[in-house]
Amino acid sequence: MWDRITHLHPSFVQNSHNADIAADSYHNYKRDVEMLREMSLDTYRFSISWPRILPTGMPNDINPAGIAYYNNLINELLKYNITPMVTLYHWDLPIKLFELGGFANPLITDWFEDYARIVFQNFGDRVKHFITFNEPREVCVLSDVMSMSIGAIEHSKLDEINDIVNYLCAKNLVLAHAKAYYLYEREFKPTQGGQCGITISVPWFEPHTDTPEDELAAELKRQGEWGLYAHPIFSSEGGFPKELSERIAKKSAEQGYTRSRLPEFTEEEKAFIKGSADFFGVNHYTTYLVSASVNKLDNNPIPSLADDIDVGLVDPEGWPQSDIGWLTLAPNSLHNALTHLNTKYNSPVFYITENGWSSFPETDLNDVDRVNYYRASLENVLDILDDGINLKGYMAWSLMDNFEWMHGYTQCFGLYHVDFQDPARTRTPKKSAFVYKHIVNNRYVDPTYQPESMTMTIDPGH
Ligand SMILES: C[C@H]1O[C@@H](Oc2ccc([N+](=O)[O-])cc2)[C@H](O)[C@@H](O)[C@H]1O
Repeated sequence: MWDRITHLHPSFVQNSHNADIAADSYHNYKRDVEMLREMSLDTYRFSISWPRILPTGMPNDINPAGIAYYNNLINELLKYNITPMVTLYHWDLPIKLFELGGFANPLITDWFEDYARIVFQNFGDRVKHFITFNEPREVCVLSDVMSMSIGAIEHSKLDEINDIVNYLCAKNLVLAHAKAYYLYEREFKPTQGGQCGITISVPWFEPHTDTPEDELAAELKRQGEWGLYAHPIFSSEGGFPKELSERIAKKSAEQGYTRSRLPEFTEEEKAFIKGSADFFGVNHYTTYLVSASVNKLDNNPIPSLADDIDVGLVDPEGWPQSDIGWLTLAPNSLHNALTHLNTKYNSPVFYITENGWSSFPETDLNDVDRVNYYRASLENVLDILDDGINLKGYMAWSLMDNFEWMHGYTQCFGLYHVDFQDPARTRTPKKSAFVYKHIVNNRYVDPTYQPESMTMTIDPGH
């Protein structure tokens, strides 16, 4: 799908960058594992590309070179006692499935189950942590320019179907997740003994003021942004969040629809989905300030999730801001998000599967802003653990600079710099890699630590 986007719609991506070669982990995976060893890390989260192993999307046509690549990577990780954590869907759909409607087509639940079976069969003897989906919200919300995952449409048509398709995608995606989860539980877990969860993007939504109106606005935003996906799986009652469902049903009726634009789950589906995860993967980057009155969508004529929630976001003052636009360093951000999720969803097992800081392409390896971000975030992690929250792991985003969707190579999240002008895609550690290594290996954030040199070595035993 991303080959289609980058080659047919080059203006969608900054500087018309494409992902044909990207960081070239296909050829550089041994160096990638070496970088993990240099930092003495014990886990690597990466995704399997559905089109790379099933080019048509269907299980009758397996690409042996794709399977071999992931086998090589997994074996290289295990050789050095690094645990692979594998995501099945990180936003790249086989083009045929895109054309058949992608996540708007209810058959996606079967297609995804068939794909999941191939992944479990081929890699589950060695991979013990599977994540079905990365960030359902970003897959489903078309008005977000990053999302292109709903098939049979090119972005000129998005506005016309926004009223229905966000919610249709939410329902189909959550069902697809549950089908893959039970497939694993039924056919693979008894012999392979691993775990299967889902990763949801959970920014913290803070009320702009402490008025009840802003409190409600923040809660509605939480329900619309992550509750739509988390509530059916992790809440005690199951199904979509109640207040939001009622609001969408009421709005739909006012707008002349004969049924709610949010397709509710049947009672059977609700029961099937509830509890369908061994862990809750959290991608957390930032905090937004939510208002019931400021910066709302004025007279928005098009029904949509944004219009259904109908709240505004207020620019924070005094928080450091990253070059990517949506990312700030807010006090206590990760701790606030995890504390809320822990209470709301009955203390599940958590993994923080992404957390990191972006900068405009940097040649200066002295990435002070990223260092500050990781120091603050990892202090939050220690607070979360002190609170007794069942957080089992933390993964930085990202090991290295990479193709950052519609930003192309203009936004860099890496602990390692990648030279995208160099055919070898040489990787070089930034200052943040040294600081990160120091923190995670000492389990202590020393605000004064400075690397003695910018040369990485592998510590004995790694
Ligand atoms: C930088 C990484 O971001 C992840 O996606 C998002 C998107 C939006 C937010 N947000 O808070 O608004 C957070 C994370 C994505 O999973 C990864 O691929 C990178 O793009």
